Amino acid sequence: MSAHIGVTGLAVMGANLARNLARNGYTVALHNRSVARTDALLQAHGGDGDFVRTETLAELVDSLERPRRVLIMVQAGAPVDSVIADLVPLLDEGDIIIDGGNSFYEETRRREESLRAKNLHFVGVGVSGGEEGALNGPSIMPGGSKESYDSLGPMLEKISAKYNGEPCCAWVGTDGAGHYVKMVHNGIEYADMQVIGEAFDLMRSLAGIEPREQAGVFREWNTTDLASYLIEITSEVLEQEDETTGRPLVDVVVDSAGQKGTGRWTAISGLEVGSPVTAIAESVFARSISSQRELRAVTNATFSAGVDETLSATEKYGSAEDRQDFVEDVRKALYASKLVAYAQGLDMLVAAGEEYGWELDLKAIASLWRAGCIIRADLLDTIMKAYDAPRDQQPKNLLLAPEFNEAINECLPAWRRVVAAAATYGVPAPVFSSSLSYYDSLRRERLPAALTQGLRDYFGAHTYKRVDKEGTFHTQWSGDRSEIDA
Ligand SMILES: NC(=O)C1=CN([C@@H]2O[C@H](COP(=O)(O)OP(=O)(O)OC[C@H]3O[C@@H](n4cnc5c(N)ncnc54)[C@H](OP(=O)(O)O)[C@@H]3O)[C@@H](O)[C@H]2O)C=CC1
Ligand SMILES: O=C(CO)[C@H](O)[C@H](O)COP(=O)(O)O
Repeated sequence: MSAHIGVTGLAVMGANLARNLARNGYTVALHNRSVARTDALLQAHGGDGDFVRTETLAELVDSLERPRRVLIMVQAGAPVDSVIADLVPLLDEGDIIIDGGNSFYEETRRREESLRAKNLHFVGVGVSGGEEGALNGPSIMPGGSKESYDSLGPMLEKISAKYNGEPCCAWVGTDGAGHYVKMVHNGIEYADMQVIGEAFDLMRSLAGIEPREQAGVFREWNTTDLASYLIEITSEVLEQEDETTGRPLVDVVVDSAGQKGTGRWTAISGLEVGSPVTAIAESVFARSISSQRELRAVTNATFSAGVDETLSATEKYGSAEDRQDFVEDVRKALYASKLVAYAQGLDMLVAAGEEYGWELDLKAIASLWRAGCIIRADLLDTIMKAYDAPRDQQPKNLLLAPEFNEAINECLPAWRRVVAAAATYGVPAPVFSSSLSYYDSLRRERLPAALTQGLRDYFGAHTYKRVDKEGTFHTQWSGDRSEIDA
């Protein structure tokens, strides 16, 4: 029996994707560097469908129908290159290597170019949804050649998540486009989680609402325009009790957030393509600060907040009613900041599309994120509607779409109050506040960048433009300070 597809790398994601493929009627050849993982999968879930057990990559390749499709699900980075190097001599023209891990898009571009020269297809595929999504239907963002999608697309669409019956899988663009879109998805995921964390911290620190009670608040919020997977699971994490101590789990977990790289890459790429992804970058930095535990131990004992930190929640917010108002303010600040994160992520997709020659369709990308992935949220339907127009008629920024502009206006007073309260009482809210600054920066008619230009011209003769005439100018700062054409 020839297998339809081979999967190499059977850890969390590979094993569950293999099972998903098998459950959908495909015969799946299995391979893992250490055979024990292959056998463990077969023993536990061999009944899911038709599997072919293999011990070597040569056996894996031999078991496949043509064109061969090999899905690599190993750790991102050097292991992917190593598996590709082992696979290439075993494959023939037209065969397809698929990398479904979180690979860096520049590496995907390099790998695609080098394999294209060998007449092999290389498809970088963004997969989101974690363990559960991989098994029951992830959001899938494939790149690579359009031709390879003709062969691969039906299979990927079949195993993907469905939203109102539509697959959350579509070809997004050539070479590294799939991994780029997944990277931006993860950047938004970082910001989304950070704003949830900021809301939690503010409600606890300023209004005295403890984790178990907050679980109810988040559950309630999940019935509003914030409805999303991350809000839903926040209530579950917050109500989880630690078995050993009986305390909320969130109080016994070390407050250092890990990161595997995709958020950092998003921030770096934002800088490279000139797209100000401040919410995403601040979220990455927030994880970095959280990991500076030694420094934090010293500064915690040394730095003062400059305010009376012994004030109780009641002293800060008065009556329970005031605290209810504060909770509603925080909800609005969270929603507005979340919109900024999406707006920035989508903006950077446009900038990257221009940089790398990808025709990224924002409406289609929003549709892929509606189910199966970590950032799935009700608001993605509205985002799709906002981009339901030819490119030249689409809003230049998500926040300009009438429905979101209105929503931001509705949230603004609350957003400002929350950022002010955070600053007043010394609670860090880097994404709430930087998102508000981003909004205000876009909104302002004049920015202090004019002064920056003046300073650059003063110390480095970097020149400037004028608002009232064409040309490039320089003031002779060290001479008579007259202006000359530069
Ligand atoms: N976990 C998640 O929720 C998500 C993960 N991803 C991405 O999917 C990919 C797979 O993730 P995950 O399933 O968590 O697995 P891991 O990233 O933990 O990788 C483990 C797998 O890689 C294999 N491996 C490591 N080094 C090599 C090597 N040099 N040669 C061959 N095989 C090697 C391991 O084999 P062995 O068993 O022999 O050690 C094992 O099968 C990663 O890129 C990850 O970032 C994407 C979305 C969600
Ligand atoms: O891709 C994912 C979800 O979409 C993975 O879970 C990824 O590991 C998340 O990133 P990080 O580990 O840096 O938080």
